[in-house]
Amino acid sequence: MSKIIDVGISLDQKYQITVGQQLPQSFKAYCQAHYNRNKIFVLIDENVNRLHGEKVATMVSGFENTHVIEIPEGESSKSVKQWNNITNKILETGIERSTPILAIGGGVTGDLAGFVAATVLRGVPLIHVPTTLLAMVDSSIGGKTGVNHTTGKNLIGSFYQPDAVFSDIAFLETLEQKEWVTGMAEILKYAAIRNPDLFEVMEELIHQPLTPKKRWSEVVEESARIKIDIVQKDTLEAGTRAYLNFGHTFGHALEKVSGYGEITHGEAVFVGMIAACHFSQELGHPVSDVRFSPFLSLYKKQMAPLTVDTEELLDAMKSDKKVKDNTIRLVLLNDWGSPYLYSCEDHSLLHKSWRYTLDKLNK
Ligand SMILES: NC(=O)c1ccc[n+]([C@@H]2O[C@H](COP(=O)([O-])OP(=O)(O)OC[C@H]3O[C@@H](n4cnc5c(N)ncnc54)[C@H](O)[C@@H]3O)[C@@H](O)[C@H]2O)c1
Ligand SMILES: O=C(O)C(=O)C[C@@H](O)[C@H](O)[C@H](O)COP(=O)(O)O
Ligand SMILES: [Zn+2]
Repeated sequence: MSKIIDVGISLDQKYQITVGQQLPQSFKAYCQAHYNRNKIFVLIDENVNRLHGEKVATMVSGFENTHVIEIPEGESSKSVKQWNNITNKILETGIERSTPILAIGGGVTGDLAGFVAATVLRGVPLIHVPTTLLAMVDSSIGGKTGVNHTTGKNLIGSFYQPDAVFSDIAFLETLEQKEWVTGMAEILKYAAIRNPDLFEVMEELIHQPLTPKKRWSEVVEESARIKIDIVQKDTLEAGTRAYLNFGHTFGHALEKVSGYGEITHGEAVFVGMIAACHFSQELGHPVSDVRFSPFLSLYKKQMAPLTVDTEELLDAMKSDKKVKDNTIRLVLLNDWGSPYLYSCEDHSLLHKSWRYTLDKLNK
C-alpha cells in the first residue's frame, strides 16, 4: 500500500510524494507518463548503488540510455568541487532541458544532485528517491538544494522543487542504526515545533527493532505532511519556514566547528534542539529538554565527546543564513508546538546554553 501526498507550491509547481514499500513500479509508470525516456542521469550515493544497484537498474529500465554517476558517501561530497565534477560529467555526456536527473540517496545526494539539476542548463527535471530516514522525512521535500562552504553550512544553493518524490521505505532495510538515529532528530524537530504526539510515537519505536515496518511508514507520511504544510505557506523562507530550522542555528555551527562529517547533521540538530530548549527556558518558556531525555542515550552512544570551543561555536553562528542586521536569529519555543523567531542580542546567554548542552552530552 502506498500513500500519495499532494504538494502545491504554486499553480505551476505541483507535485506528488509517494510513500510506501517497493515503489519501482510506481516510479516506472510515472516516468513513462512524464518523460520521453530517451536518457536519464542517475546520481546515486555509492553505498546505495552497492546495496540496491539491481533495484535501481529495474527502476530505470524503461529509459534507452542510463548514465549512472556515483556520489562518494559523506558530508564532504556536499561541495563546490563535487558539484563541478558532476556538472562536467553531465555536460560532457550531453544533456537536454527535458532530460531528467534522478537523485537516489540520503540528504547529501539529494542536496547536491538537486543543486546540479537546478543549475545545469538553468534547470532540468529532478526526481528524488530518498533512501535514508532523514531524506524521506525532510531533505527530499521542499526544494532546498545546495552545498557547504568553508564559512558555513549550505551557504551556496537554490530553491528548486522536484517533479516527484518516491519514498520507498524498503530502502531502510539496509540503513545502519547510526543513520536511523540521525533521521529521528528531524522527526523530533516536527514533534517540538508542530505535533508533540510524535514524541510518544518515537519513544515507542525506539524500543523496537529498527526495521521499515508500517508504523515507520506512517511516521514518514506524518513528517512529510508537516513539512509540506510549512513549505507551502512560505516556500522561499521569508518567515515561518524558518521554524524548520529549530535546533539548526546551534546544530549547523557544531557541524562546521567539528569539521563537516565528523558529526552527522541529525546528531548536530539533536544537540542544537537541547540548546534551543535551554535558551527558551531561560526566557521563561515551559519547554524543558526532559522531553528529549528518552532519546539522549541513543545519541550519546554513537557520538564522540564534544570537545568544541563555545567561542568558536558562537562565531560560526554568525554565518547562519537567518542572521539579519548582524544579529543572530534563533528559532525558539513559546511552548511545545509553538515556535517563534527571536533576535539574540545576549551572547552570554548563548554561551550559557552551549555550556549547559555540552555538559549534558558529555556527562
Ligand atoms: N534540503 C533539505 O531540506 C535538508 C533537510 C535536512 C537535511 N539536509 C541535509 O541532508 C544531509 C544529511 O542527510 P543524511 O542524514 O541522509 O546523510 P547522507 O546522505 O550522508 O547519508 C547517510 C549515510 O547513509 C548511507 N545510506 C544512504 N541510504 C542508505 C541505505 N538505504 N542503506 C544503507 N546506507 C545508506 C550513505 O551512504 C551515508 O553513508 C545534510 O547535509 C543536511 O544538511 C537537507
Ligand atoms: O527545509 C527547510 O527549510 C529546513 O530548514 C530543513 C532543515 O532540516 C535542513 O537541514 C535545511 O537544509 C536547513 O537549511 P538552511 O537554509 O538552514 O541551511
Ligand atoms: Zn535539518
